[in-house]
Amino acid sequence: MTTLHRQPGSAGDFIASFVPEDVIAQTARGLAVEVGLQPVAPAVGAALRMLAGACAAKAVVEIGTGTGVSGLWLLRGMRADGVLTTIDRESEHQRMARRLFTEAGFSASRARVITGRALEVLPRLADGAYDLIFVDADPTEYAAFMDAAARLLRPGGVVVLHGVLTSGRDVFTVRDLAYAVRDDDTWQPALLPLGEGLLAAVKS
Ligand SMILES: C[S@@+](CC[C@H](N)C(=O)[O-])C[C@H]1O[C@@H](n2cnc3c(N)ncnc32)[C@H](O)[C@@H]1O
Repeated sequence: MTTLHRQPGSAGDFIASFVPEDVIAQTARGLAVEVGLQPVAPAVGAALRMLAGACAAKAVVEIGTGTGVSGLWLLRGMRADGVLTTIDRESEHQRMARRLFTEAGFSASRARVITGRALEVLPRLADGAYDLIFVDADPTEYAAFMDAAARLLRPGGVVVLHGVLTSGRDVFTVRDLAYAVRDDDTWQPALLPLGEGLLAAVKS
């Protein structure tokens, strides 16, 4: 019998390469870098796809479209008749995202792309109508986005905040928020150390 001697890479490499990105997501990533954005890591994308699939998501809100990396993963996890409502204040980013959604085979009706500041757009969305909300924007507004998520999600719906393991200047802001979510009976939370860190919470 032959013994295979394999050299395991680091856990970080294993996580990063476990679910690889396809060429369209790689294109979206390249465009993000060109315009100075930091898109979600492939491991975060895989987690978003998995969560969208686990809650059979038909209606998803994304805050921070960027060039569409996270949106592509979300669309791939959602039901085939699901609609992604994605918000960004930069129409130029969204123009690229929209093109890549089309290239990936999603019809225009699958993505409702709204340009504007999220806190001005969210009040127009319907209460209790969404299965999943993904936030990848300015951490100083995350507390307000959580208030909006409590209103917009159906019971059992999931909110995911990206960037909560930052060591940057917003570290106290996001940690205070994480503790507040943990101590609020509305939410069943977990911290997931993928990418820049995810705070995921199920609405009771
Ligand atoms: C990190 S990028 C998003 C990357 C994207 N999720 C991806 O993985 O490709 C953050 C985006 O959020 C947008 N943004 C930041 N704050 C916002 C706000 N308050 N309202 C709407 N868009 C915002 C920025 O214009 C930027 O395109």
